[in-house]
Amino acid sequence: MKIKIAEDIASLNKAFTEWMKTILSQQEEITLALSGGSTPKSLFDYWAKHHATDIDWEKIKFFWSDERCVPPTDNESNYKMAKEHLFDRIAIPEEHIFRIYGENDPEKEAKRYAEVLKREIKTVNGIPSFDILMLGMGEDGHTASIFPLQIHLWDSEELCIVGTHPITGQKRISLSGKTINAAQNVAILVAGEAKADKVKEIIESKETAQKRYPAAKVSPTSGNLVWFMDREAAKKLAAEPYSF
Ligand SMILES: O=C1O[C@H](COP(=O)(O)O)[C@@H](O)[C@H](O)[C@H]1O
Repeated sequence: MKIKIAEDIASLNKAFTEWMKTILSQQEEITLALSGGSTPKSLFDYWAKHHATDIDWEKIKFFWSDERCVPPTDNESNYKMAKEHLFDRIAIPEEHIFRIYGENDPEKEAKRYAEVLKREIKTVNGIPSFDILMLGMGEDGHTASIFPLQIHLWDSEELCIVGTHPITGQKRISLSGKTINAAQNVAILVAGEAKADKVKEIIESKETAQKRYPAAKVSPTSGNLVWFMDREAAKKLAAEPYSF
């Protein structure tokens, strides 16, 4: 695991992009799973503004780590956010976008998306293995759409599961821990002071945190995990032995 601490969200976006470009430069094409939330929104804006032409977007096939069970036109939709902040602003072939159908019956859609992953993504030991998997972490320690109260879903045998938001009751479709930890390269992007307590617990008390927070269970078998965080999210870490 590596930890990269950026001064601010702009530097975080830059650091993640450089990391992604290195992986892109080594492969003919890559599969990339996006996440939703505020941190990726800022990243997508950054890409659209500064990297619309210097990244070969056609080399990338886009998937999602999770989706809210709403239509693609709903403001809650992770797909809608990516479309408005990225896809509408750069050249990406429509057939390279593999969205989760949040408007469908959740259980059926989780099964359908698992089939999409099996068909479109190379497998390692029978499990689809994304080249790059982007994750966020909620203030409660959730990642993708596996929430602390449903941490058992992490260990599902399925590739995709149906979670439920603990406050709103909104259904969500999410990659399971099995799929997340099979990815070749995983990046967790966290920004803001509100995440600082969980960041400290997860980084400094990993064993305890793994029993409580899905984000603490991210540990790809490839060993390639990078936490990209801004200084605010990192501010409660006891020491800072990490390079940027
Ligand atoms: O609900 C979600 O939240 C997490 C974290 O998002 P952020 O706004 O705190 O950056 C995100 O990773 C997930 O994809 C999304 O559905």
